[in-house]
Amino acid sequence: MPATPLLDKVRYPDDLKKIDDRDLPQLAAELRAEMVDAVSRTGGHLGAGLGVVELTIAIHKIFDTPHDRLIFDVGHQCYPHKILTGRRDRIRTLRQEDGLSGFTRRAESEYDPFGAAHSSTSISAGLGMAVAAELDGKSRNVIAVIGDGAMSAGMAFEALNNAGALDARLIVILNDNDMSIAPPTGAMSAYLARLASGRTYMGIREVGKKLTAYLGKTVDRAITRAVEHARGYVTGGTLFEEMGFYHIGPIDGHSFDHLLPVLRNVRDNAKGPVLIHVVTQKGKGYPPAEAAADKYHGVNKFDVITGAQAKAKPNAPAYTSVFADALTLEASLDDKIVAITAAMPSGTGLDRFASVHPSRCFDVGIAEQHAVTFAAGLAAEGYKPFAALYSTFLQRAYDQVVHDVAIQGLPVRFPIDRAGFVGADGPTHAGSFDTTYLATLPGFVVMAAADEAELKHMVRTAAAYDDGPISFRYPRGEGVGVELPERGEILEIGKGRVIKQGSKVALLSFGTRLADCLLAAEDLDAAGLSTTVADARFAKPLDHDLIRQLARHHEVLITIEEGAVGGFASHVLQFLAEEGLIDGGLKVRPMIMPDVWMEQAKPEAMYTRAGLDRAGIVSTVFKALGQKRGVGLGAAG
Ligand SMILES: Cc1ncc(C[n+]2csc(CCOP(=O)(O)OP(=O)(O)O)c2C)c(N)n1
Ligand SMILES: CC(=O)[C@@H](O)[C@H](O)COP(=O)(O)O
Ligand SMILES: [Mg+2]
Repeated sequence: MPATPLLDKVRYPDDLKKIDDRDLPQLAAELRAEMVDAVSRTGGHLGAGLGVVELTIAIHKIFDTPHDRLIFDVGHQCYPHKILTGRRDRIRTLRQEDGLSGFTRRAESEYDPFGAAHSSTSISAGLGMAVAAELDGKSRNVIAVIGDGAMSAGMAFEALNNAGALDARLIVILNDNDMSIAPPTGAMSAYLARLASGRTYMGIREVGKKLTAYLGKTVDRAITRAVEHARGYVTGGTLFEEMGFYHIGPIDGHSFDHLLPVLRNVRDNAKGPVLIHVVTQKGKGYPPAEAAADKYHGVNKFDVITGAQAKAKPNAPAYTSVFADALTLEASLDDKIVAITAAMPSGTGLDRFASVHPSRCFDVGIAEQHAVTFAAGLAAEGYKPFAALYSTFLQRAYDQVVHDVAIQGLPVRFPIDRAGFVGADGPTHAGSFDTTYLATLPGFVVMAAADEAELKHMVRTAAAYDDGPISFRYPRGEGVGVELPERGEILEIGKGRVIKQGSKVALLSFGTRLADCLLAAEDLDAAGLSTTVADARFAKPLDHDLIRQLARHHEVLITIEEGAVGGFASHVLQFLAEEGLIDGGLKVRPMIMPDVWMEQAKPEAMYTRAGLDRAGIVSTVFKALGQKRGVGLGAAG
C-alpha cells in the first residue's frame, strides 16, 4: 500500500478545508497512488478518475458538499470522490460482490446525490436540483461534472437548452480530456478542441471586463491571473454562451492555481447558469495509463509497476469478437451492409469491422437515439444497417425503435451485446429488458443466441432478412467453446430446435442458459425424469409447433431466459393459454431474472443467486413435481 500521510488526514471533505492550498498537489499525488493501488486489485474504471483528481479535490475544498450537490456524469470517474467522502476504507471492494459500486449511488452515500452509470444525465438532474432549491428558498450550489464524450449526447443539450432558458443557478463543469472510451468523434468534439486550443480567445482585458460585468465588482483578480496563466481565455460568443450559459475557460484542470480561484468566484458570485470548461488528461499521473490508447478507461487487475493487466486464458472466443468477425465476413460479401456504434467501437467489436470496412462503420458518439434513427434512414434507402448496441444502452432509444423503425417496418438489424448479467458494472448495465421491450412490438423478429455458433447463424440470418426489424442478443464474455462454422447458416424465421429428446420434462431455453439446461437434463435423466431440451432461438415469432409438441408430450414445461418478466416466457404462456394447452394440467414454470435490482457480483454468482443455473433448473423441476428443493431468487416454484 502506498504511503499517504496527507491523505490519511482526510476522511471527509471537511478535513480538506483544513489543508493548506499549497499542500494540495501532494494530496493529489497521494490520492492518485491510493486509487491506482485500489484499482490494481479490483479492476475498474481507472483513467477517468485519474484525470479528475485535482478537480475533485478542488470542488470538495471550495463547495460545501453534501449540502451543495455534486453530480458526476456517468459516475465512472468518481473513485477519488469516494475516497474523499468517507469510503476509503472500502475502496478495495470496488465492483466486488457486496462492495462499493463502481458508480455514484444514492443508497451508498449522502455525498452521491444522484446515481449514474449511463451518460449525459448530470445536467438535467442538476437542473432539477437547482430549481428545487429555488422553489424551496434554499441557498445551494449544484455542480454537474460532465465529460466531453458525455456532452455529445442529445440529452445534455436538452438540459443546457432548458437551463439557459430558466436562468437557473447551475454550475456545469465540462471536463474535457479529448477522449471518450475511444477517441471522440463528431463536430462537437472538434468544436471543443478548437475552444481548448484558444483560437477563439478574447483579449485578457476583455476577460476581466466580462467577468466583472457578469459576476459583479467582487470578481477576484486571481481568476484573471489564473486564466491568463493557463494560456486559455474566457471565450466570446461560444455555443454555450448562445445557450444562455456564462462560459469560463478553458482552464487547466490539473492546476490548483487555476481551479481554486475560478471555483471560489463562481461559488460566491454566480447567479445564472455557468459552464466552466476544464481541460484535463485522461489517465493523468500514471504513466501506463497516459501511454495507453484507451487511457486505461476500464482495466482488469494489473501490476502497478508495469501496468500489465491480468488476462484470463479464454477457453473460447468472446461473443463480441465472434459477432464482429461474422459481420465483417458478411459485409465483405454484401456491400449494402453497414455498421453503427454509439461510442463503443471496442466494446461492440466494431473496431474489428472498421479495420476491414472503414467507410461502412459509423461511430456516432454517445447518441443511441440518433444511432437507431440514423440506421432507420439507411434502411429506408436500401442499406442493411446493423445498429450494434449494448442491451442496457438500447433502452435509451426505445421510442426510436418503436416509432422510427418498427412502425415503418424498416429492416434495421439490432445486434444486442451484454444481454443478461454483466457482473461488476451491476444493475445499471445488466441487459435485462430487451426481449421484453422488443418482443412486444408487432412485426419484430427477436432472436437469442444459445452459443457462439448460433450467433454466427444469427448474424447471417439478420443480414439475409429484409422484411422488417430483427434483433439477436448475446452475453458479455466468452462463448461455450462449440465448433464454429466458417460462415453462419440462414435460420428459418420462427423455428427452434430440439437438442435432446425426452418424455417427461421439457426445458425450453432462449439464449445461453442452454448449456445449463443440458447439464440439468443429465441430473434429471439420472433421477429418472426423462428430459427434452430445446433451444427456442426465437421469442418472436414463436415456434408454435415446437411449443405445442412440448406441451402435449411432457408433464412439466420449463422456460428459461436471461431476461426480466414480460419476455420470452410471457409470450410462451400467452400462447399456451390461448391454445388451451395448460387446461389439461401441464405444469409450466417460467424461469426468468428475479424482479429485483441484482447487485454486482461475478456473472456466474448472479445466475446462481437468480436460480438460473443447473441446480436452479433441477430444483424448479422437482418443485413443479411436488418435491421441495432449495432454489435461488428467480426460480419459480
Ligand atoms: C448512454 C450511455 N452510452 C454509452 C455509455 C458507455 N460509456 C461510458 S463512459 C463513456 C465515455 C465517456 O466519455 P467522457 O464523458 O468524455 O468521460 P471520460 O471517460 O473521458 O472521462 C461511454 C461511451 C454509457 N455509460 N452511457
Ligand atoms: C462506464 C461504462 O458504461 C462503460 O465503460 C462500461 O463499463 C463498459 O462495459 P464493458 O466492460 O462491458 O464494455
Ligand atoms: Mg472525455
